Amino acid sequence: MRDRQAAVDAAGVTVEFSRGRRKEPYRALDTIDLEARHGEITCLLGPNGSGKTTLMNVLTGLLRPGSGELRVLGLDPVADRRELLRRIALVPQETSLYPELTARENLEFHARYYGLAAGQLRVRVDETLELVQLGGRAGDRAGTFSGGMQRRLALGKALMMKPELLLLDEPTLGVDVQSREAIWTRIEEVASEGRAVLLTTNYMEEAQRLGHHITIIDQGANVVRGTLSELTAQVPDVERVEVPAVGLQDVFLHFTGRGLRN
Ligand SMILES: Nc1ncnc2c1ncn2[C@@H]1O[C@H](COP(=O)(O)OP(=O)(O)OP(=O)(O)O)[C@@H](O)[C@H]1O
Repeated sequence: MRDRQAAVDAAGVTVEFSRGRRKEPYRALDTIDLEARHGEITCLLGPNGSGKTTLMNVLTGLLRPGSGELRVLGLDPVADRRELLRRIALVPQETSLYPELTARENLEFHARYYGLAAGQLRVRVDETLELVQLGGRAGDRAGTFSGGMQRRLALGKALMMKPELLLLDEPTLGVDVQSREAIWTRIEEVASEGRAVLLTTNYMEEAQRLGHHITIIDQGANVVRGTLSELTAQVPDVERVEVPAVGLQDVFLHFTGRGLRN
């Protein structure tokens, strides 16, 4: 039975892109089912081009599905988009920071845009800078930041307004292990506060570490859904890839430490 309280409740969602008058439209999503619950992290996995970003665009009301049922926080993402965008936050693959503004100015601009009262603004921005471990670089321009710092600032921007649903499109793409650990910890905190997180990733260890629920799609269609143990139970022993008890990540962190780099 589907969970009526789920933050994301999608059933049979289909999206087609037109390819001109002479060609059949391209079906990027084909009757997709997806659920993301409050207090949990749901990981959406799929090979390149499987439709993950298209699905994110549907959830934020940027794309209207051709068919299917969809509720995000109980709302219709297209019809109720204004309200939805006040209650969710999306961190896209390309971080949407202003490179000429400092880290602090980026957050202040965002907070003002979302109507945070002036009295709360300073405190909230300071808290957020500390949360993503950028307090010491608050006055530096975002354009001078490394990839990992930019990702942390983009995450901070999303977390600052305390969204009920956090959507992350490949949150740790190209960042070092230290920043990745910091980002993972923040994401886990969001879920432990009872909010919902839905993230796409191509990193299996990310889904393995974070995902309470995992949904795998391929060529726009559902392949399998469940908890990690439900999914691994479906793979025969002979197909299992052996993983050493101490992994390379442990070696890397042992020798380079957990301290964040610039
Ligand atoms: N606006 C568009 N017009 C036509 N086709 C599109 C459009 N947007 C996406 N597609 C196609 O839909 C399919 C799904 O693309 P999408 O970007 O959602 O995949 P993805 O799973 O996010 O891939 P990646 O892992 O590479 O980010 C691809 O074949 C893509 O070329």
